[in-house]
Amino acid sequence: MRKILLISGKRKCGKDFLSERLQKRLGDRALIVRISEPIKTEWARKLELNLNSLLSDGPYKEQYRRDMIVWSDEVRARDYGYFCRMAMTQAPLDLVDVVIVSDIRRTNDVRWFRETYGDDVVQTLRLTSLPETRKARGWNFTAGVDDVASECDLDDYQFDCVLPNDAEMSSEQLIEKVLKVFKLS
Ligand SMILES: Nc1ncnc2c1ncn2[C@@H]1O[C@H](COP(=O)(O)OP(=O)(O)OP(=O)(O)O)[C@@H](O)[C@H]1O
Repeated sequence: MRKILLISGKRKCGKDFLSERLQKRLGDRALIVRISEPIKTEWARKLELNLNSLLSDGPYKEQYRRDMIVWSDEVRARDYGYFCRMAMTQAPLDLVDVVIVSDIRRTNDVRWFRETYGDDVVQTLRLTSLPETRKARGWNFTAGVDDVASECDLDDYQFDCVLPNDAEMSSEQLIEKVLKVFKLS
């Protein structure tokens, strides 16, 4: 593994979209790691314990996303690298040059990657999209989701590169820019 590209951005700014296009472009040389995967897996396991209350109680069900944030924050408070470590441990890192982490949300996520793999390997990209672009992609402001640390912790972080993902730039141009800036091709 030569490089780890950490991708951050608000909901519906296109993190997954860019990660998948980038991975396709790089082919076998790259893989995508999602920190949310071990979070969702563990949460689902937890939910089975509470499945009855989840099924019988409407509000409990609707709180799913918020509850998952609260719970994962509790785990992070004890061990900030917990989910990053799990996600990376499950990935076949030896087989690729580039690891694309598609959902960086915390300063502590970046900290963990830098401490574990070093500043020469880890690079950071912030994607931005206008609120109207995000709305057109299905985003609606949700209290407890859009105004908490999981969404705002990296707002003031100094990324290696910040790129807009709105209609002005085609997805092909965006990919070319990322490949060039991070010297991936
Ligand atoms: N440049 C683009 N051109 C066309 N469609 C795009 C572009 N960027 C994003 N989209 C679309 O917008 C939607 C939201 O993008 P995506 O799921 O990648 O966002 P995200 O940042 O990963 O969101 P979340 O944080 O909620 O998971 C998807 O349907 C995606 O295909």
